[in-house]
Amino acid sequence: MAGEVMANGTKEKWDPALSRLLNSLQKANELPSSEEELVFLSDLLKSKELHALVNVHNKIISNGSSDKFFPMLSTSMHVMFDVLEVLAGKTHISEECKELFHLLQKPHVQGVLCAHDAVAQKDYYPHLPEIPLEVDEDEETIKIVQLVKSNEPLTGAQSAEPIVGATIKTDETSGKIVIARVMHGGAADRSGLIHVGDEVVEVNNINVEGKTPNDVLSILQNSEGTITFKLVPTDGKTNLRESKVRVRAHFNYNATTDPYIPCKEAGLDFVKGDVLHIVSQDDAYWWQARKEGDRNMRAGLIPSRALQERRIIHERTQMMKEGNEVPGLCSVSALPVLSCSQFPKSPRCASKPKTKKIMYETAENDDFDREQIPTYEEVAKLYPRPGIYRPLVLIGAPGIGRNELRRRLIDTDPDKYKTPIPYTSRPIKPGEINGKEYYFVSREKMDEDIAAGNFMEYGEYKGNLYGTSCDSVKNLVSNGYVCIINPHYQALKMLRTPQLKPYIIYIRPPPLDILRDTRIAVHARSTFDVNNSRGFSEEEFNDMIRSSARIEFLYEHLFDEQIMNADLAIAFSQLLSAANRLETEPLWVPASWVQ
Ligand SMILES: Nc1ncnc2c1ncn2[C@@H]1O[C@H](COP(=O)(O)OP(=O)(O)OP(=O)(O)O)[C@@H](O)[C@H]1O
Repeated sequence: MAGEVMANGTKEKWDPALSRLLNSLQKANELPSSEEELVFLSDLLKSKELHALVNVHNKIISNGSSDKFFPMLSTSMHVMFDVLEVLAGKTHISEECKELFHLLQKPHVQGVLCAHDAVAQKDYYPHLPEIPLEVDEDEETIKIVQLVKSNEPLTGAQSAEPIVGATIKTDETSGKIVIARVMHGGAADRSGLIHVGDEVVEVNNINVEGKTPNDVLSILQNSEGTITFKLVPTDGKTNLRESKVRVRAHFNYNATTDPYIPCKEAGLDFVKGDVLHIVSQDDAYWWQARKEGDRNMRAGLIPSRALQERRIIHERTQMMKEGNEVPGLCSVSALPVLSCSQFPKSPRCASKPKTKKIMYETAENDDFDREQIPTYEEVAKLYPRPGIYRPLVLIGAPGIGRNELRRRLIDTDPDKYKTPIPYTSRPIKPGEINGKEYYFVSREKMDEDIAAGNFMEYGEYKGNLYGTSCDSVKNLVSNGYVCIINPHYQALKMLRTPQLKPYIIYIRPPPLDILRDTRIAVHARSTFDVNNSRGFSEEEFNDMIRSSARIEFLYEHLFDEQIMNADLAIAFSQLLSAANRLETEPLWVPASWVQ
């Protein structure tokens, strides 16, 4: 049956190698295999699917060796991402830019490019495990590694001298000097020859048996140029493959002031809000990371999530034991009347006098909002989607200027920026139109919807309920508007969902004197006054600062951006750029939103 077999009744040209295998299998009765195994193998070799796969494979191989087809490049995926970055800020230039930008994000286009790269890189050969060499058990393998001395760390537990991008320690059981950690991207890692657990036998021909890590460090310190290590490789090879995890840091970190870091020179400093690429989580306490976008190849040490959580809990317990106030957790009495928030007006009724409503009756007890201890949040990039805009959410202390900023943004383009129309159980007045300034509904219906959790915020004023529903935000988004809202900060918990993907901007107060001066200069009206008939009092300015401190403590980890509202024109221009950025740039969001 040379080269031909019957498959499903059709006579097809069969791959000769497959046919030979099948032939030899039929002659293999003497093999010590069960009937069942032989039938299975024979069926597999005859199957159409395998035949098709082998054909595709053969075609790729034969085309790959022909001069007619050769790849122009083997990293088209990288090029595509570069093009996307460039296009992201330029989609407004022309329709073609916009179309290309959206086309390149389509999964099938990306799939084709990915397959192209795999073929170009000849990444279709099966990866078989290496065949173990016969090793004489008594013979110890030694490897000799030469590295050029640089300013990268190789340190012991105590002192530190930057040398090759690895740390050493004394192994607790054997007492030998071993490699404790290899920094991603450092010289040791790049050499591919030094692994965690390798035993250091000699450094520059000096035997290190019985020496301490510090002794080894002084040998290194005194050597110039090339350093030669004689190492006994560890049995279990550690996998130094880079992870792809990106996180946003919710705390500041400074390695030089951290008494516990095993090697200060290897530490990576960062501040709140930085996005970090976590390249290794092999160590339960010390992760290795690079700052996103940082071209520095070597990774640095940062505390792991578990370690940082422990530290924060420890710090808080200490503070409480010492009778100190933990910021934001014990200061309820110091707050301004949190339950007082001006009810969100529709922009169309901006000229009406403001009304004070009681919102969030539970607001004074928001100490439990900080359910988890914010350390790192896993993030991923979200590309702007045509016609679907993330809602803009302005958060801040009462009176800080959120209504003013929202109103100004809507005024720039009322057909684009919209704020949801609130609901009320108040009876409709003559001249009012349902759905214009309010949706008028019965008290029973509103009670029901509040109980069902359909309102992101609500409150009662003079016996009537007022509230903004989550659905009205969703409707604006799905109708292609940029929804802008300035809810009470407690609404963040309901709003920050993968469905709504809000962009949260915190409106921060300037220092007290500037807050006071800027407001007095323009005779700003106090939002704490029911009639809006007077300026802010000194106590109210103080309340704004106190309330802001509390909001920051409780919710800072949820803010995408902060704008200080000192000079109104500057604050507004920052808001406008944020709104434009949202439409054009890929931005970091919780990783779960893009999965
Ligand atoms: N940067 C600023 N400089 C001067 N006045 C300002 C500034 N920002 C806001 N104001 C004024 O302060 C007053 C209160 O602002 P606004 O009504 O926007 O506060 P709010 O944050 O919406 O308050 P609330 O949440 O209590 O409703 C308004 O008269 C507004 O014009």
